[in-house]
Amino acid sequence: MKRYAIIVAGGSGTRFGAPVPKQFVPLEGRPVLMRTIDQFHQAGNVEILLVLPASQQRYWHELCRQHNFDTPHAVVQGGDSRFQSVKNALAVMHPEPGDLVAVHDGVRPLVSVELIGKIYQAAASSGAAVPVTPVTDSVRQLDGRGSSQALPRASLRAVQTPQAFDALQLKRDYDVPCDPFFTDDASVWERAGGQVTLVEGEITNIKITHPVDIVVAQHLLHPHD
Ligand SMILES: Nc1ccn([C@@H]2O[C@H](COP(=O)(O)OP(=O)(O)OP(=O)(O)O)[C@@H](O)[C@H]2O)c(=O)n1
Ligand SMILES: C[C@](O)(CO)[C@H](O)COP(=O)(O)O
Repeated sequence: MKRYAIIVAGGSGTRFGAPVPKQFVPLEGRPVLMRTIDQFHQAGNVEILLVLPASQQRYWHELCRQHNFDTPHAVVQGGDSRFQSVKNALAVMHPEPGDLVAVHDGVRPLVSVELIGKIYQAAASSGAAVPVTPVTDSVRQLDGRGSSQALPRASLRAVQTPQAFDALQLKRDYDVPCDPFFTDDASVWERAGGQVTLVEGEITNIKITHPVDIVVAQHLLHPHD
């Protein structure tokens, strides 16, 4: 059984607003993306595909040279949406029955090796596994006409990556047009009729989205600095 990891880093980081896309912002003195890739490498026995826009690939190779970064990975061309970036990576894979693929946001560098292992393991027995955490804020649903109503928080979960799947099935499931509903891979899997197993995620597995997140990430890694 082969284990693939698709690490998506095809976004432009609009909400982060830095001069360079947030996947290249320094964390512990090197681009965020290098820590993310190394976490999967340390999980062991994983073939890594990194998805990057064509316009950023030369820059990435230059960064790898500068930082002596030689963790094995292949680079795949990014798409216009996260969905399209994942689809591009699935298109270059040739999985066999029983192979697994995990899809992970390149901008979640604090994912632990333990969580990666747990997710592959759960996907091996159930077909699809997704890490979730309890929601800590109260949540309201807007009705689009100026009103809103409180939702029962205890029945909600926040969804993280990595999300892992039977690779052959996920490749088939992605053979559909993009839909704004597809904010992650589990939603594509379920649209095709699949079910997902929920696994306990990690509150430290944050997605670098706004500038404050990189400060939090640095502090989580080095609380005494
Ligand atoms: N066309 C895209 C868009 C997003 N992503 C990746 O999907 C993950 C989650 O997306 P997000 O946090 O929204 O990243 P950005 O699109 O870069 O951010 P923003 O929405 O603020 O522009 C990121 O690792 C991002 O690089 C991708 O591979 N291809
Ligand atoms: C995949 C994801 O990280 C799960 O929480 C999230 O849906 C990505 O959303 P984004 O708007 O592309 O950052």
